[in-house]
Amino acid sequence: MSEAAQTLEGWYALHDFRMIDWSAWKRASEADREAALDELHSFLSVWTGVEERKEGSTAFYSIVGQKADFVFMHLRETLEELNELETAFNKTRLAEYTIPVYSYVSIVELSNYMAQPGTDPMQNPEVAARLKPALPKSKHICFYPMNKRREGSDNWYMLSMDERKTMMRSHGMIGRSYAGRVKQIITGSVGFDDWEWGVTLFSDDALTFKKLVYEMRFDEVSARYGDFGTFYVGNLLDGEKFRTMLSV
Ligand code: VOV
Repeated sequence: MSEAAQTLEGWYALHDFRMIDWSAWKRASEADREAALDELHSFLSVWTGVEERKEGSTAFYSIVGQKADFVFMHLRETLEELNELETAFNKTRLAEYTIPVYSYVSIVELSNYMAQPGTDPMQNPEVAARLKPALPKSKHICFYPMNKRREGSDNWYMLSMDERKTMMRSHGMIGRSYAGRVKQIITGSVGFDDWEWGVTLFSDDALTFKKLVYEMRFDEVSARYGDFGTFYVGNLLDGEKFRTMLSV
């Protein structure tokens, strides 16, 4: 049996993708639409408070294309909190005009492939900050789920720790060359959702997602062992931008 990688976990994550029911929204009265948007505003300020108290973080982005219209990415201390959050939103007026189209449950994860032997990573403030991150307010988001392949001679889970470490080092080097341009949040979802990881990228330049993901495709760990799900890409929202987006 190969040695399992050790993982460190931080906040639980829920990516909640919604579509707008435009016909219902247009049929609603002006007063109902206003009430729905006001209620969303109060949710957004509650979530800002959570972030200020460092008890979690929420990202709010539109999604381009027909897969969804917007996404909330919530990070919280427990799975119960995520559940409460989701249910509270489902009870809002705005939720009556949305259709849930996709969700992803995972937890912020760091693995020990790059760890310095003999050190306690939890004593490293950088590690602690990466496990419980304030999500960036970058202009763009990109999300997709992925697996490491387990097929015939291309089985990631049968490789030795050393082989995996070598490949992850090369992966990390490519990633690092995008430092300052892309922020990645890797969330583990084995046992939680249909894929093994969620990849969430943030950048002020959407084209950087394409460049980074393409460059990684040529790197062995992605070229040989990466299997990918559906990609979602979009633009930063806030209460005001959402109001504009929904104005009819
Ligand atoms: C800014 C880009 C960037 C950077 C710097 C970066 C670095 C690193 C490091 C140093 C490490 C290992 C230690 C840790 O931190 O866990 C990882 C780990 C991981 N990555 Fe990564 N990654 C990036 C970006 C990045 C992307 C774009 C993808 C998607 C791959 C693609 O082809 O589309 C990805 C995937 C992953 C995964 C699934 C893991 C966990 C693998 C496992 O088997 O456990 N990642 N990653």
